[in-house]
Amino acid sequence: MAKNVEPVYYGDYLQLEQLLGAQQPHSPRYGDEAHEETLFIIVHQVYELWFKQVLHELRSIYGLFAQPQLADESLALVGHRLRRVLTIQELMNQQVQVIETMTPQEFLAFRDYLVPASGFQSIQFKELEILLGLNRQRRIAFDQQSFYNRLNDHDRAYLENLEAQPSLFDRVDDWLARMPFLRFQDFSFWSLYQQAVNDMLDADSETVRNNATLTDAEQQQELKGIAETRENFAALFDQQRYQQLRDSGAVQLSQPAMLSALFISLYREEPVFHLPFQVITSLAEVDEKLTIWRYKHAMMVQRMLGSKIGTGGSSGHDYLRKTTESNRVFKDFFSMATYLLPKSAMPVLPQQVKRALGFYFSHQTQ
Ligand code: HEM
Ligand SMILES: N[C@@H](CC(=O)c1ccccc1NC=O)C(=O)O
Repeated sequence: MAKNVEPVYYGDYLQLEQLLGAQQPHSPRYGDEAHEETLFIIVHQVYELWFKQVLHELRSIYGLFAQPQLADESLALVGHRLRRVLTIQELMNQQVQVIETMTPQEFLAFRDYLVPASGFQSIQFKELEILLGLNRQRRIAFDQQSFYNRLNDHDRAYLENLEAQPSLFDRVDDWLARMPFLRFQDFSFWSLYQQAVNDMLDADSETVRNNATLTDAEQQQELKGIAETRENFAALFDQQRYQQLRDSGAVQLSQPAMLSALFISLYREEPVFHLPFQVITSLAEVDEKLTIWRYKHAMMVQRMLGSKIGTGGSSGHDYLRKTTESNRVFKDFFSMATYLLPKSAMPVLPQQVKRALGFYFSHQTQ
């Protein structure tokens, strides 16, 4: 590493004059300064800084996934950076508490001066959603109509361009879909596995039928749910039926990607799956933490505004509550758990498959 040639001064390096000069409350323009407006501005600015760092990490992860082959070292780096993202997300989720030290009435002292600005116009937040894989079709009806209306031309063009690119979700799907182990020769794994899952569902149905505490209607309801699970499971192995599930929005991953993710989760203890399993788990966690943020923000908004409409023109809390449920990107990594089985019920892997999944040195002596 080269030595620096010029002495560096702390405040210059961090551009503090700019950074600390950027908190300008609007309330003094209209009357007395609202004391809490500084807190409001700083909390938002801190969020935007963390969004910037998270985007920096996710863009690099995106770049690594874009390689035609993802080497183990790159995958380890993906895992490392995803953990950093998760740590920042944890902080962002806790930070909701800071804004909650402001009472609803303290907020009302300057709220009217903000119209029509709102978090809708946080381009970095929208970029984060789009980069992860939330495209317009996946958004709720209110957003599909007016997502872009609220933005200036420059921001709209920027986000529209981003939406036209493959997302991290697409890249992860490609990576999973091209994994080689779905094509092991002479290995009837999938039919053995289907049998094992169907046995589990039979046992579940039996449990429901024998449960005397359930009313007839409840029993029918639960049996219907199990039948649906059976259908969805069967569709994993049938291209046409799987496509229907995908078209209906019930699943988002492609069929080969879904099967790979399942296989990795089922046999995560095999050495070659350690890193892929970690990455899948971390991506699921990114989704989970973002959902928790949405939920905390929505709860905070309910506390601040009750059922008032938002400055950005949405129904406020009600809109935010809906996005919490529906704006999920890696939900398939969660629903996959439906088809997981205890290790004892899993088909035993044939020796040559196991060997293909192990580290070279672990069977070198054989
Ligand atoms: C007093 C505190 C806050 C209130 C009352 C509030 C309220 C709202 C409301 C009502 C919306 C829906 C848009 C609208 O119609 O106005 C919204 C959206 C949003 N807010 Fe906040 N917010 C607050 C603080 C924050 C903070 C600290 C952030 C951090 C960056 C933030 C980020 C966002 C984002 C990203 C959205 C868009 C969400 C989406 O479209 O799914 N908000 N907020
Ligand atoms: N949408 C909020 C206002 C608000 O929170 C806000 C306003 C301007 C800039 C950022 C904001 N934060 C998040 O929505 C409201 O309806 O009160």
